[in-house]
Amino acid sequence: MRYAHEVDKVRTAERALMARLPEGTLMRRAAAGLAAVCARLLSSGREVGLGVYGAPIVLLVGSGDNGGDALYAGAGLARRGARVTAILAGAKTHEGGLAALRAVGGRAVPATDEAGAAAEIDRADLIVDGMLGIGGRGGLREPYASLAVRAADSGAVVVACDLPSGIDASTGQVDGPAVQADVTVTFGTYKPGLLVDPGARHAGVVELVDIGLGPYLPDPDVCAPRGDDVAAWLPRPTHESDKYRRGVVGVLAGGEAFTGAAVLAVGGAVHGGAGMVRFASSEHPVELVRQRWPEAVTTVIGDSLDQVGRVQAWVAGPGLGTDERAEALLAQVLATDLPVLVDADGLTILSRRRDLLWRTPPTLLTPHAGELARLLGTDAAEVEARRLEHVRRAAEELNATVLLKGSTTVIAEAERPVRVNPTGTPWLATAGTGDVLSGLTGTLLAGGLPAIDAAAAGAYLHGLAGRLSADPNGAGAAPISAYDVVDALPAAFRTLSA
Ligand SMILES: NC(=O)C1=CN([C@@H]2O[C@H](COP(=O)(O)OP(=O)(O)OC[C@H]3O[C@@H](n4cnc5c(N)ncnc54)[C@H](O)[C@@H]3O)[C@@H](O)[C@H]2O)[C@@H](O)CC1
Ligand SMILES: Nc1ncnc2c1ncn2[C@@H]1O[C@H](COP(=O)(O)OP(=O)(O)O)[C@@H](O)[C@H]1O
Ligand SMILES: [K+]
Repeated sequence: MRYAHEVDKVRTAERALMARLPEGTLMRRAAAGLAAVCARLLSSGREVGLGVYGAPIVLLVGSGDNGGDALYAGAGLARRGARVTAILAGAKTHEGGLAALRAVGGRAVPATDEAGAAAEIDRADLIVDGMLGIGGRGGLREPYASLAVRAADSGAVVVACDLPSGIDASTGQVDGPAVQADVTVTFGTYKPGLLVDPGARHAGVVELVDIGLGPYLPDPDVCAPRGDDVAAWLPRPTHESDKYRRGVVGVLAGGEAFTGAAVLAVGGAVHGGAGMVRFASSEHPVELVRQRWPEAVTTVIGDSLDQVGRVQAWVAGPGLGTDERAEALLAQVLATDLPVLVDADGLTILSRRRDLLWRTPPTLLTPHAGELARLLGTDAAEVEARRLEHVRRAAEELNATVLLKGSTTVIAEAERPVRVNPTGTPWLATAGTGDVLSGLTGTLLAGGLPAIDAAAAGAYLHGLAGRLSADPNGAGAAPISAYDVVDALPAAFRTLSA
């Protein structure tokens, strides 16, 4: 698991640790870690390849300690022969850092010398962004904003110090231009903004440098599971397993208008490891599901679920419609004492029937930004801009575990750190992939996973299946269909059993 803490918690922990150490120790640790990553990038051959000696390096230096880190790291690189120029962009500059750089032959130019600064940036092999760290507030002011744009256009490798300037450390919000980093070297703990879009998109590969903060950090605000976390949660069949013990998932999906959603959700469930999938719907979707998934046990229903047989969890909503019959069926599912995943049309129904959510067993909602906006009475752009805030609010207000889909999928449950999904690809943004996710995740619920683990494991495997189907051998990506994602699920599972 990668753990992330909001700014206030980082500051409190830093204060506690600093009180026990000689002054400047933390900054030296941070700078040493940053310099080591820069040296590795310069020497790797893959990124720049010329080594540290003689390499033209530019430091973009802001007025705070983030600039101090960059200056000390730059001094370390200059000591190894790099040609380091600091562009001083803040109203003041960290004095010790600047003196250290100058002492080993580094140069400094003020950002007010626009032509000089631009020329330095254009000839740099590597740029260290030390403009803003956790002290950044709101959109970048000048000259930071122009420097961020210039750095992005330069072709140099950009390494962000602690976090890319212009992203909000605690939320990932980006307001206007922000540094686009190839690598971010972050200190002590991850920051939520490095894991959640739009901030995460700006961070590139994130490397964590240990500065000894661990013992002083409280519970994280956000965490991102790794493959071994997911592997540990997944149920595996044993010699004692039978189809009932592995978990029977009920899928209530599809109607006369939308049939594909049902076929895809059942596909996600079948390939998600269900002992059995029971599919309940009207005649036409049942016919189609039978043709495509003979494994599923189907029941044609009217407006009651009585004939369906026992299940351990329900998936309700994909293609179900939003009329009175659909509402009555959803109400029946939510009246059971079983875990229920609600998606798509089911969520639209819930936005007018929030009372259905006042139940004790686990409820997992899987909205995209538009559906969540309807549930919360806001608009989708607001949700997209502040995904963490909205997913947390939804979990509190809706008495449910909430998985918010999109460019970074985030999962919230009351009083738990938000889980951020690290897999996925924008190629998943195609109709029907959400239905696959709901079938898959519902199966994990039926297999006995707690809602938050089922959601995190489902999102992880779904994102991996998306990547594997879009770009199976790393040779280049191609468009995928939702069916391709179903087909790639076994390969995604296999990566976790190695
Ligand atoms: N406190 C500590 O113990 C440590 C801090 N470290 C570094 O210190 C950083 C935090 O340093 P600071 O607290 O000095 O804060 P920053 O260096 O992140 O920025 C603070 C300065 O930026 C200005 N500013 C804020 N928002 C702006 C905007 N949108 N546009 C332009 N200017 C803006 C502020 O007025 C202030 O002068 C961390 O991110 C990390 O890099 C590391 O050295 C590790 C140890
Ligand atoms: N920009 C993106 N980057 C990565 N994944 C995305 C992006 N946009 C959407 N997705 C993923 O694609 C899937 C789309 O689901 P959804 O919006 O419910 O579509 P549908 O209802 O058509 O199935 C979700 O898993 C979501 O996380
Ligand atoms: K920075």
